[in-house]
Amino acid sequence: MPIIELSWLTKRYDGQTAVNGLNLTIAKGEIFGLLGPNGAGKTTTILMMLGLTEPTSGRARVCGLDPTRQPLQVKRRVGYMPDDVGFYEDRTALDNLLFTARLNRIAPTPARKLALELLERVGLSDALEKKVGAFSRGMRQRLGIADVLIKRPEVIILDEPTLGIDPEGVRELLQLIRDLSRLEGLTVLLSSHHLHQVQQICDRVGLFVRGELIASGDVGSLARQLDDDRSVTVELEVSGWNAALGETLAGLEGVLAYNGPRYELPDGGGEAAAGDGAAANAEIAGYASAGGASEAAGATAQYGAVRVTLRCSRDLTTEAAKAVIENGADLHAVQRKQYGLDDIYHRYFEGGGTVDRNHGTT
Ligand SMILES: Nc1ncnc2c1ncn2[C@@H]1O[C@H](COP(=O)(O)OP(=O)(O)OP(=O)(O)O)[C@@H](O)[C@H]1O
Repeated sequence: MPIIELSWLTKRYDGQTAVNGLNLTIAKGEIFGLLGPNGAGKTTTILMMLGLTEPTSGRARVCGLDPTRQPLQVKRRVGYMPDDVGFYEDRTALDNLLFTARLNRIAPTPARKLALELLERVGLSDALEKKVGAFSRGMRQRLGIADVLIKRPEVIILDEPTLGIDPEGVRELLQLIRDLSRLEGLTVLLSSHHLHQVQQICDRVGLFVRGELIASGDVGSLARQLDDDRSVTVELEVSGWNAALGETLAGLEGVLAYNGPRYELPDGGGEAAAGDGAAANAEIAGYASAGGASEAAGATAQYGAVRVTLRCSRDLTTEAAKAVIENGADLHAVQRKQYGLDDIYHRYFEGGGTVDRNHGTT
């Protein structure tokens, strides 16, 4: 049963479309990442879900409620943490939480118990009597999480929750968010530009561009869409490089493109190039020196090993490894390239406009 359902949700401001025909379903307990460049429509979407701005057309259902007609009920069930949380600076962390509890009509005794529990949960027990004005950015964010949790929401929406926090603080915060989802069934919507963090924590992500959700799914399925020509990229790290190995690898059946050290053809026919010898069907992108300083960025791996990338029509990981070993060279690493959210993001947002919307599993 979905906890959030957006159907053809659209928002226009003075003729400018901020969100255009958004369809999205989020299940209870899911951690969903909203990604996209500035101005893509993420905040507008969140505001419509919270009932803080009315859609021009389309419909939102949050916890079974219509945010436009039942904004107060929605706000009771949904906690929103903006990127810059506002607190009473001259009051303590505990007082701030008790104040939010009062606003949410929680009686003083249970409110105090809950506030103390939450401060413990977010690692601020030692600072509960400290004034928030003296808090670090990381402490404020953790207090922000406690603040949205005090009303026991079903959904929390976090805008850039890890902004300005040190790596250890980020790790703790991400762990906390994951626990809230896994152990307590809380649904989490996360808007962030930190792709690595989003990748670590989100079950699914949605990519927004110019008001449209151009793709959504788990990182694995989005990554598979990058192999839209069904090619597979195999990366190798080899030492003891020699020209014969270059020729063998480029010539493996199924290699569409070779990117590695330049090699000479054995018949003295000059440098390898597309159409030459065994590599007749492969694109060759060679660089001059096999080891030492190389002109090709990233071409030289550690320990004097060289890096070779093969784009293949099928998975040639085993064949490529075998070729290196049979050649007598040393194989340091071989892997089928796994695309990360960075690759996906750059392809979608910087590749510009070549996205097939039907690929999205909204
Ligand atoms: N109140 C408003 N009045 C007019 N235009 C607005 C208003 N709010 C947002 N917009 C416009 O709608 C578009 C989407 O903005 P939105 O804030 O939703 O993007 P965003 O993805 O959240 O960006 P960011 O990552 O910078 O927060 C932008 O072009 C923005 O200028």
